[in-house]
Amino acid sequence: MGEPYPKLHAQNLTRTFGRAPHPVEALGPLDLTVATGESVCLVGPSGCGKSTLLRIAAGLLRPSTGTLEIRTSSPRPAAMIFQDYGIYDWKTVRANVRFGLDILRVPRREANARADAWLARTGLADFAHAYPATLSGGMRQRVAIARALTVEPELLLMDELFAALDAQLRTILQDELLELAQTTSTTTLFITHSLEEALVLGDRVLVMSARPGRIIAEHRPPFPRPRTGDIRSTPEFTALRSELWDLLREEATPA
Ligand SMILES: Nc1ncnc2c1ncn2[C@@H]1O[C@H](COP(=O)(O)OP(=O)(O)OP(=O)(O)O)[C@@H](O)[C@H]1O
Repeated sequence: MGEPYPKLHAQNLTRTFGRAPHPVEALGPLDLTVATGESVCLVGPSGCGKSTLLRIAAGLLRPSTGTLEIRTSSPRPAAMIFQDYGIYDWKTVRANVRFGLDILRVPRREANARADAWLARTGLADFAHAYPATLSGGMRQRVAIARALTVEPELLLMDELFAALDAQLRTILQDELLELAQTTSTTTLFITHSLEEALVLGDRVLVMSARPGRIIAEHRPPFPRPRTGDIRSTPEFTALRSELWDLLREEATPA
């Protein structure tokens, strides 16, 4: 059953960088509500303010005007995964994946078991004792993914999570994430450039305008939950993907 309040609520949010005479209006005004358990995807042309919105949600950046509120009930934390991974080169892969659990003071034996389970799911089991410097870019990204998912966060904020992965692994991890989000009712707000990813994972897909990013369209992919990745091969999926492409193409093309 849903909780009586939204997990994330943004109202009249704007963000401007720099000052007059050359301010960059990056975002908004934007209103956004993400309900508990919901998975919301943001798509939009490059530079429209998607990462800015996620950074505000993660508390890394202040809005210029408006508010953004997040409600979580600890001990499950909010977790954020960025494009640029943020993993520690001086820790082993396993210690990196266990990191969030160590902060939560999860007992070592349980923390190792949970970390190992996600290392296996992300195909990194053989590298548990390696150091990140010895891994490829895609593998480093998987370490970051495993680290965020191991804490089973209440709210997952993801910025282009699967961008650097090959198509096959991307599909596998999308399906894993879909299952995880459905079985643990993780609330998710994510950015992607892949419309396929948006349609597989999103309960709602929000299309943003060119900068300053506002929400100009909302789609609810008509695929009931629990969903599996098989929806990728349905005619509805293909039709919705091309509809969204048309919208994005319009926004990305200068007037
Ligand atoms: N710290 C900053 N200082 C100045 N301008 C910034 C800063 N951060 C972002 N911007 C500008 O704000 C706008 C929005 O940037 P943002 O990274 O949020 O876009 P995005 O939609 O995530 O882009 P992409 O899809 O290409 O990653 C861009 O024009 C960017 O140049």
